[in-house]
Amino acid sequence: MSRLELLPAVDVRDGQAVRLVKGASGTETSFGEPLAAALAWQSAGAEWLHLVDLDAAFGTGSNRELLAEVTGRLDIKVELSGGIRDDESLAAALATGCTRVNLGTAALEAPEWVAKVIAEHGDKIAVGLDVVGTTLRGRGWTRDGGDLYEVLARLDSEGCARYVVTDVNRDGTLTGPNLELLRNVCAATDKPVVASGGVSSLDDLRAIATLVPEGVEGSIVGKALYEQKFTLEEALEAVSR
Ligand SMILES: O=C(O)c1ccccc1N[C@@H]1O[C@H](COP(=O)(O)O)[C@@H](O)[C@H]1O
Repeated sequence: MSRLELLPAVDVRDGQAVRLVKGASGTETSFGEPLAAALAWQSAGAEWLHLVDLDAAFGTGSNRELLAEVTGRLDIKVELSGGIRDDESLAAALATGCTRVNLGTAALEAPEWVAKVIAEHGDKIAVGLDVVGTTLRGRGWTRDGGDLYEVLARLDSEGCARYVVTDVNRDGTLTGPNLELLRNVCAATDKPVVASGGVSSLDDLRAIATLVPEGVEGSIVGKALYEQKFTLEEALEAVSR
């Protein structure tokens, strides 16, 4: 059986690595230079980085050059996210050499374009299903964007390769992952699921790892690492068995 992949997160706002609470603009805690954070996770053994342009997601600006620099300096796989909503932003994201991109708002507001890029780029495209209850959220998680299971069925029928499932109300709260949501999404799709939101402890990661047979492939880890609830080395060890 595969082990759970871990994706430390570097979310960038105004050039700084930050963590938000429930994705709300204005709740930022800064953790310094994004490149330093990314290199630290790589040195600690990360195989993946989840790298987010929050300004692009919120529509308040762009950290595109900085994210391209960070991606270019890493040897590990990068999942790039935030503000990838059209041909131009997708081309720029893919040109960084990232392993895959994660689309959020576009999957809700530009379904035809998303179907096209899924057909063109296959598993280089993941879709972020960012939910409150079973309602999807877009535009920096500020706007409702439809029903989770309806959108999932549509994306599945278009061949979407992978989903990044975030419980918005758990994100940045250290209150534990929404295992029921993950189970329900895995039951609704055969495609791999990356869990996001709420991880606070090694036991949370072990609990997510029990869902690998159901289809959970990985877990994003953010605040718990930055607030030193555990080290990345400990997390990798915890999910290695
Ligand atoms: O990661 C966050 O904390 C976050 C908070 C608020 C909005 C977005 C956030 N993250 C990532 O951005 C994409 C969505 O970006 P877009 O809608 O495609 O522009 C989302 O899936 C998260 O990966």
